[in-house]
Amino acid sequence: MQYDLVIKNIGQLLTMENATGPVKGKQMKELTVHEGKAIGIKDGKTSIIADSKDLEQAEAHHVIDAQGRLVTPGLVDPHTHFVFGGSRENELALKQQGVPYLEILKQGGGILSTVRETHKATEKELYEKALFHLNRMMSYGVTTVEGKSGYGLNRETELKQLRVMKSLNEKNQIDIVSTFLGAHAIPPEYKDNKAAFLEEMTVILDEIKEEELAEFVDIFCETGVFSVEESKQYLQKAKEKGFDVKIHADEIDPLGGTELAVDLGAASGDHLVGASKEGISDLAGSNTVAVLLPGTTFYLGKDSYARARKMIDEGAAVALATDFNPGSSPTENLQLIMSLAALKLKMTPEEIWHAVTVNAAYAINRGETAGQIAEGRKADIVIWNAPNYLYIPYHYGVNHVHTVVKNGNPVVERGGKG
Ligand SMILES: N=CN[C@@H](CCC(=O)O)C(=O)O
Ligand SMILES: [Zn+2]
Repeated sequence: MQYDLVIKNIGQLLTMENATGPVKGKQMKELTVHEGKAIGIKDGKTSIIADSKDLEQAEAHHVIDAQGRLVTPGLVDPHTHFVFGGSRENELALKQQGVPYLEILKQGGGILSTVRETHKATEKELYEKALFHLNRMMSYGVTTVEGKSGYGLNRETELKQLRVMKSLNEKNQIDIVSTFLGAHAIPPEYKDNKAAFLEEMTVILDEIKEEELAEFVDIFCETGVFSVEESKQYLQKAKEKGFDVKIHADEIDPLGGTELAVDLGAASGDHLVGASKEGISDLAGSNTVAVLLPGTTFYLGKDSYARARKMIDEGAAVALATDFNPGSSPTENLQLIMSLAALKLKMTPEEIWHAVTVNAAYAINRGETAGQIAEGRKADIVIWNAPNYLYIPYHYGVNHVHTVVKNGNPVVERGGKG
């Protein structure tokens, strides 16, 4: 066999192989670490994982000598908002003066200021800007990413955002999974008539389905935004129309969105900082993945983080994401989130690796294709400038990527210089 690419002399190799669903509870600690392996890639897929010596003589168009480096699946970022106009650096000063996130929103800033900028931007401008952020994500090792609309809050601009994501997915290497988040905030013209606004968002679901613009429907279930009851009714309608659902739940106030996510059989409940005891035990008894976003808690300047320890100890499946967006989490760096998960969520390195690969993939219905290295799967692989898997959450704030291989092709080549 002539391979297109062989990666040889791998030090530690995490394949995350054999998971057949989200990895839950104590199993998140069980990490198989292979040593001294090589990977042969053909036609974009992993063709063989063997002892390095067995592939020493293999014919290949291209060989990468990993020189003992750590190799893992490409990272999966299962919660981001990467298509938007403008930026919100002015809000940093407001935060320093103690103005809360929801108060900025109430005054017409926050999400609503990004909505104004996103309305103004052309499809081409949004495409170019989003591509810049996607390329940066890839440079940090991300090969699959979820992205949400939600900066339009009307038919035209919501569809514009979703079309930008669809076209980015078709034209670029990174895999994008799209979520419709039309119910992200209440536009000023509907501030006294939320029901009419949700009705307007419900009406466009058919068009979104027909054009295959999104797989998931999401809602911001929060004080001053949408209640648990409103979220329930809206997401039930989305399910009836054939969408899978997700919820921005219990991010700031503990309303009960976590319980709702489980009740609805959502693929994920996201944020969950204020998740109740009942909510956590519901999660543990379900396959709904808890997508935790410690970068957001950090950036909002809060002291209480999501109770990841309790969630995992009780048996839930946890994933981690950047929540990349221009307001509450302006970073594309999932490696930084891994460090915050260690320091603030008290997750172990083994749990963290599950949370950014296999569980992140299941949170966006990509468990069968992303988040693992396995023979026959597409070859999404990262070679790290790191001697072992403990190193990435430990050495924080920098980029440890050596090479990112997407669909069998090296798409990021940073080398060993750091
Ligand atoms: N909380 C709601 N939505 C985003 C923030 C969006 C924004 O501030 O622009 C989040 O997940 O944090
Ligand atoms: Zn979000």
